[in-house]
Amino acid sequence: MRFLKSFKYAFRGIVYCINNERNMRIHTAIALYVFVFSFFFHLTRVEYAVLFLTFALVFAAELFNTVAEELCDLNAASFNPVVRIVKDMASGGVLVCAVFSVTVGVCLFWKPNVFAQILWHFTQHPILLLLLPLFTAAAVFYIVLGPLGIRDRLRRRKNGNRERFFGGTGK
Ligand SMILES: Nc1ncnc2c1ncn2[C@@H]1O[C@H](COP(=O)(O)OP(=O)(O)OP(=O)(O)O)[C@@H](O)[C@H]1O
Repeated sequence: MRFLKSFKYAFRGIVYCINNERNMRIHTAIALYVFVFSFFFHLTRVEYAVLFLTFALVFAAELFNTVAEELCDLNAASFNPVVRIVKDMASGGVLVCAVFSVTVGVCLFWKPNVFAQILWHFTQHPILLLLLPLFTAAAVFYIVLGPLGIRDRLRRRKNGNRERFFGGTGK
């Protein structure tokens, strides 16, 4: 039971980071796109292992960066040189992982013939041409507003519609 609870707490930490850190949402959205498009590249098991390891590294770096930021903000409302260097190093850690993940991406996916195949695939399946901008718009909303921001907007819109319909007395 304790074991299952530790999963719950860990999951809560990940959700908090996604809800509060735009960079984490950027990482997760990019990872989803990369994963979906990776099917065009027929990667080997080892290449997929490298890809997942890279995702894990970037997500973990962002989580630890958020830990550092939260701890620093707990104790330093005003300027503090130690807080400054701790925060700088934590975000430096994320930058290192992000830069090297781009390098990994180039190594795995720099195959111009596959790019041409993807383009061809999209022209052959117009539904994909429709879905791509829809998913991209959803990804932009997810990144900019976050899950909580989207939920609040939907709630506000729902309440607004109810008020319009019931003349402002609906509960
Ligand atoms: N209390 C502080 N004292 C000194 N410097 C600070 C303090 N808070 C922030 N800084 C400096 O400002 C930079 C930005 O800090 P901030 O807390 O805004 O993080 P951030 O870069 O916005 O992180 P993220 O975008 O990941 O949330 C830090 O890297 C640090 O150099």
